[in-house]
Order: sequence, then C-alpha cells, then structure tokens
Amino acid sequence: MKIAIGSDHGGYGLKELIKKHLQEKGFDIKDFGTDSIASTDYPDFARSVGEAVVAEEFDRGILVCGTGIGISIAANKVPGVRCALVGDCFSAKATRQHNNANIIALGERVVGPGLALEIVDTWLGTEFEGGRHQNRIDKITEIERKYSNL
Ligand SMILES: O=C[C@H](O)[C@H](O)[C@H](O)COP(=O)(O)O
Repeated sequence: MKIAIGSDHGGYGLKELIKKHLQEKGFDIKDFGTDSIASTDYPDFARSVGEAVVAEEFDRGILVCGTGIGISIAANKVPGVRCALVGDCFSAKATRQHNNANIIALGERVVGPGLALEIVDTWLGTEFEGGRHQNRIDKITEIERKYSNL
C-alpha cells in the first residue's frame, strides 16, 4: 500500500514517528514534509497530500498538525478527499467502514504517540463496507460536484 504523509511544524514529531513505524512494517511511504519544527502553514501540506491521493498516486494519506483540525479542514477542500480527524480507535475503524476515509488527520498536541500508532494501524487495517454507506458517499460527491468543477 502506498501512503502519502505530511504535517506542519505542530505535527512534525508525530509525523516522523508514524513514518518510521509504517516503514518498519513495509509500507511504501512518501513524505510531503515538513522537515523540521520551523513554523509552517498546514494548508500547504494538506493540499499536497490531498491532491496526490485524489490523483490516485497513493492509496491513502496521513496528515498531522497540532490539533489535526486545521489540516483536516484544508484537506477536505480538495474535491475527492474524505479526511477524518481521528482521536480514538473506534472512530478510526468506523471512518473506514462507513465513510471510506481516504485520509486521516491526527493532532500531535492531542493524542499520545502510543494511541496515535494504534489509530493508524486500525485505520490501515480496516476496509470500507460499501452497501448503504456507498449511497452516502455518492451524496457527498454530489455536493462536491455542485460546488466545484468536477
Ligand atoms: O489547526 C491547526 C494546527 O493545530 C496547527 O498546528 C497550529 O495552529 C499551529 O500553531 P502554532 O503556529 O502556534 O504552532
């Protein structure tokens, strides 16, 4: 599975931890930055990762900022992105099964490193259930089409 990962400075440490964890498990990871704790703007990384996932260059995306909020808001502006801000394993599983989330966002200032890695593993190990949930995804896509040039 090919995974795009990115963060701002507020998520840099957790992004590096997740990257190492997934590389050790054999995932193919591309890091879209940032490369240090120097101050940056989270929309830049949300956009890069979001566009790469929607272009199907990657199977999934992982984004981290201080809270996970700003970077998830920004990622969800890219048509085709379904980015879920997740802080627990139940939601990580459900957002794959029900929402077919193609990106998750985490907050380094919110979740501890152990929980963050469990969330990532849970999310990557869960499949979309389809069925009634696909109808709802289709309705999300209809909203995107109304407000974008898709
Ligand atoms: O939602 C936004 C993120 O949490 C950012 O990581 C945060 O706003 C960065 O804050 P600061 O520039 O004060 O480090």
